[in-house]
Amino acid sequence: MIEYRNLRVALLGGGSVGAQVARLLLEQKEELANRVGAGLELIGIAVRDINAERTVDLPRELFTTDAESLILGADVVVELMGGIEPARSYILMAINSGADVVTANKALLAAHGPELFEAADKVGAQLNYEAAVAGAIPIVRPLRDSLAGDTVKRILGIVNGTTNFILDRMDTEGDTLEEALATATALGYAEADPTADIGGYDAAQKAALLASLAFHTTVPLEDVYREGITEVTPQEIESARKAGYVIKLLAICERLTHPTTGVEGVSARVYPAFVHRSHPLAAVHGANNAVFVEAEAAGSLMFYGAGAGGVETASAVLGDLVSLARRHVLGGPGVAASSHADLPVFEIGNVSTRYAITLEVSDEPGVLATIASVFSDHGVSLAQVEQSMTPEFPSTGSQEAVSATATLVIGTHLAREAALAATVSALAANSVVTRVASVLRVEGA
Ligand SMILES: NC(=O)C1=CN([C@@H]2O[C@H](COP(=O)(O)OP(=O)(O)OC[C@H]3O[C@@H](n4cnc5c(N)ncnc54)[C@H](O)[C@@H]3O)[C@@H](O)[C@H]2O)C=CC1
Ligand SMILES: N[C@@H](CC=O)C(=O)O
Ligand code: NA
Repeated sequence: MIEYRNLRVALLGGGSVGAQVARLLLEQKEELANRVGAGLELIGIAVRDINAERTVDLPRELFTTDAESLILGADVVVELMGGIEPARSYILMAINSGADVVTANKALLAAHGPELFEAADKVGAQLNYEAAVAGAIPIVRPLRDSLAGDTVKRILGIVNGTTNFILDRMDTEGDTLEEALATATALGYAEADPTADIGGYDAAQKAALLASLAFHTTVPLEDVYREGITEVTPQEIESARKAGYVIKLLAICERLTHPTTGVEGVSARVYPAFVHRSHPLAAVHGANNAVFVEAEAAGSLMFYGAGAGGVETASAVLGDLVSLARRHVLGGPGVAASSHADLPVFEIGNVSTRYAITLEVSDEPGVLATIASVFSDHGVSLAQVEQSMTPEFPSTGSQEAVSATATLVIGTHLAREAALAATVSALAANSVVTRVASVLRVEGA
């Protein structure tokens, strides 16, 4: 049997994910060597502060603040620092010095992916990033390899563990967003700056990566439409529950035909949406993620599991590491990024979805007809209208209702975003509407 020399592995970052990767590399040393056909020798862990407190007990002599020397002595560099710089420069340095790279850094890949993949392709290096999308769930490799012969039409996913955890806690425990975020941070799910999670930026980065992989094109981060969960109110969660829905932050990637030009393109977007309780996505709780893939030949596939968490994410990092180490042992170039399609990314105004619109209206005869005509004037057709009465009592304490407002929850059929936006403006300006309480998209039905 041929004896291969050990592969020297440099770890950049020893935080939630990095510390777990280091622990597993050390604890499973022999088993991993058997799986790869060569040893994976952890030669060091670059961190900002060697004396920082850690949740995992690791040999002190492994830690260094000299990332560059570590990189230059490595066969494989595992980047788990996060952020754009110096992560970008370190990865380029690793690639150009002949090392292969594993990263979990979706922020970096969504912003600078083409540059990094091109640098890797140029020298035949491997750049693996399974952990960058949906944590432990295998989704990058299934899209890149397993579905490489199929045509992916649509992806619908819960791809941010922190926001799913928060929305779930607001729904089931009555937590505030702030309380639930503090718990998610303590559990190691949130980004270093949790605005990335609650603002939908992290999910948008993942949507850009998913759409690029699935459609063999490059979807720039700035072309991903994004809304976060900071505007989601307990009232909206309550009214969703009453109507049989839950609110989830979704990432949606679709192949589309432009509604006016007929040009083929794609859409990538992130927003909180109503999902019916009977839909499997509604049953994704806590920091779990789920990704639905609809492909022409394969039909519907669902990938489900831990979307965040140090040890869970470490599983995906180690999978990437073993995979590229095997190829390193066997020889051969890396896997090229196949972004050859060059498809246009359509703006949100050209996308069609269904909506749930909650209106407070004065309770007068003819109100329903007035509202219905606003919708039809803008070419938006109604699927469902539910009405509940809210009696108002005078402040003197009398139990006699003096006036009443009605709350209408209106479900639409598929409508263009642009038409819906015009409808909502017209509704807000109409004298029978007291308040447009909420406008949320409905997905997954
Ligand atoms: N925590 C999670 O559940 C998941 C995280 N990720 C990604 O994994 C990466 C790491 O995330 P975490 O482990 O949660 O981060 P973390 O904040 O817990 O750890 C970051 C580590 O990198 C080190 N570091 C940061 N900047 C450095 C610099 N300039 N020089 C040297 N060391 C530096 C820090 O000292 C720390 O050890 C990020 O890209 C994140 O987006 C991906 C999936 C899930
Ligand atoms: N902060 C991210 C971590 C994994 O990507 C999340 O909450 O999903
Ligand atoms: Na993954």
